[in-house]
Amino acid sequence: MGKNYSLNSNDYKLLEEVGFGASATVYRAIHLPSNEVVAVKCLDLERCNCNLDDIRREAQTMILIDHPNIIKAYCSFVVDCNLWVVMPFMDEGSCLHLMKIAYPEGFEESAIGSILKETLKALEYLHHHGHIHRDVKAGNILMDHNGEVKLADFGVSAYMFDRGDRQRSRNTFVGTPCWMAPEVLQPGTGYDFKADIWSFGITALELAHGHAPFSKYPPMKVLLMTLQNAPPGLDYDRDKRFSKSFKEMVAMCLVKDQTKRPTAEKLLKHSFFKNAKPPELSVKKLFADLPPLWKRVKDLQLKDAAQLALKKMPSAEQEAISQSEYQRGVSAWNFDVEDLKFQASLLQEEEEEIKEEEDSAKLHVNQKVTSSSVVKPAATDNNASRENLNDNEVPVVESEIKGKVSESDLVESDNPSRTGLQKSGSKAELPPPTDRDAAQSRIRTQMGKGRQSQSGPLMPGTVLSHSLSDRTRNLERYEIENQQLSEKAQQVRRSPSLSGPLNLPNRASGNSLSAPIKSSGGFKDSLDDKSKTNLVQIKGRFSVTSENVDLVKGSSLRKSASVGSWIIDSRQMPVSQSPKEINNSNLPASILMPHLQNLFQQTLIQQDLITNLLSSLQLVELENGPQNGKMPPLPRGSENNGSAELVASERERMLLVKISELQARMNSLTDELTAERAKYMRLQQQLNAVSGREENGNS
Ligand SMILES: Nc1ncnc2c1ncn2[C@@H]1O[C@H](COP(=O)(O)OP(=O)(O)OP(=O)(O)O)[C@@H](O)[C@H]1O
Repeated sequence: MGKNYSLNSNDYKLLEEVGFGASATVYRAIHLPSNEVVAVKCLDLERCNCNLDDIRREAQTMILIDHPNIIKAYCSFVVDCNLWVVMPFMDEGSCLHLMKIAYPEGFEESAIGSILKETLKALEYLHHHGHIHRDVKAGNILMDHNGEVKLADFGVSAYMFDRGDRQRSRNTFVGTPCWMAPEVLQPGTGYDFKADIWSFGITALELAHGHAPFSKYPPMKVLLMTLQNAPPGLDYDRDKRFSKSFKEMVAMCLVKDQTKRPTAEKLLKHSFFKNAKPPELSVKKLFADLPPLWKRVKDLQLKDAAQLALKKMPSAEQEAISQSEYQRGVSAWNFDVEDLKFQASLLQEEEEEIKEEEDSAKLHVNQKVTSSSVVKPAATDNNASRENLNDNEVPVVESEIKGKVSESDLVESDNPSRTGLQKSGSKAELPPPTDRDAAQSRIRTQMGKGRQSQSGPLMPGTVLSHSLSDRTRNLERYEIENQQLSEKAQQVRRSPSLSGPLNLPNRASGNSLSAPIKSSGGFKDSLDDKSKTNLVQIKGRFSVTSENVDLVKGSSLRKSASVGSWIIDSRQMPVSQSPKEINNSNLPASILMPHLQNLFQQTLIQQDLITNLLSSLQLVELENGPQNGKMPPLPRGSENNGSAELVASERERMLLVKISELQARMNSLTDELTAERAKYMRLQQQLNAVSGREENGNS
């Protein structure tokens, strides 16, 4: 436990919301006894769906972590259904947040170098102590006004993960898809701290471009792309503004074979980091002229809401919300492997039926979105309070920035009713919410009401509701109100469309609280086959047809069983027009040409086929003729001359029959060949005629 930080929620006054994630909301807060500004992360334990004692124990570990580049917890304690984690307040927020507000195209290289170097030092420390962070990303790299950089979101989740036998048995893997290493996406292969190096490489790209690679795709697609595509990287042409050394460093991290990735320790020796500037020189200047963090958070929320309101189409709304999850970098997309398998196995089945169901589910979700957050953003008292809170900005005073409490905060803190110092749960005693204590009352309301369980297949509506923003909280409330309808919708199994938001089966955990170090999913064997078949097969039932497979399927190429060479299946060729039709049509040569070329190609291939068949027939006959024809063996001795003559003539007769059969087959094949040749000649004439006409027309 931190030395001076009490375990009593009444000693903390929650101020503005400064961040939110999958399962937690983070507040700027005052530790009243010391007047120090701190951050309080309120983790919703019901959302986490995990054992309280475990979480408490793991939170204690977070307290033991001691590194200048890692956010340390001062203390943690449980308040009703929430775990409060008290930690230093990083007043410039996360890199992701900063990029969204002021650097949508990413940071300049010198800032990136400093940020990454500090992050890498944190990883080196964690790995050295046997921890894997598992959620390295710009959203978890925090900065303060001095340019200090700290990796956040480690403690609870990571240590839980280390001990996660329970989660292991759940056969799930957790993380934020775009940042997840290929081996993490293939439970059964096992992964280690090198997974963090991959995520670190992705984070480097995120800082360079303002977003992670593949971030525009839905999770299922990201999963497939990570497994199948070449690793992402900095492009030597497109990313001209970045140095060779930066590009090289990223490439070293993003190697699919985890054993070939460098350790954090080794990577720190790379020239890119050797030349990195101290963060106070390159990072500090990033925040110059920016409003305080809580103002930025509010602006961003309003911007998100406005963007959403602009989207009219139901699908677009869903896309946008799903998209914003990525853009916000929310973690803990919790893939239930079994469910993924099941969903994937349904990919090609009942597509029409599924589509109808999707449409109705979308409609349902859309109705909720429209009627709750977008159209009526301040539908409840709670929300009204939040609006008020946001509208009345707390003036920024130097003392707050430096970690001390402003005078106004102290004045308010004298009044326990205004500071929310009552024991939690005494909602009735609270005066009407004021701007300042709105956050606190909101927390208590959340604690009291008991959240809807998030376990089970997650429908888009549930995905929409998991963030803790105003908008999505409203959605969640609507979901509870419409639970019956939602449950009905949740019974509908939906295919994991590769072009839309994935139905995440379980979105329960807060930042990876339920992740195994090695899932027992056991994808590996079948995945190994994927190069052969272009089919991502994950243990039988999980059979995902990739785009590559579609290509192969769609192509008219197939393996010839008889001749052993690739042939074109004419049944799959474009339907060709007859010469007559070609003659009669006034189609231009540009349209006819492909048809004629196809026919030409077909003819050539058929010719080849016939020739091959003929030669292989002749060979076979020569080699196996006597045995296959079951001709009687020639007599050995001269004792049975009479019968020997009989046998010889019989044999001669059979040979003659065989020869005539072969001749007949050869004749028919030759006829076919001649016919094909004639057809080919005709087609060529047609082609010449059409080209001639075309040329005449043009001249
Ligand atoms: N100590 C802090 N000081 C300032 N802001 C913070 C602090 N800790 C977290 N935040 C802000 O709150 C956001 C969410 O916090 P955090 O990532 O810990 O929550 P989470 O539920 O675990 O989220 P995630 O979805 O990333 O797992 C961060 O992205 C950051 O912007």
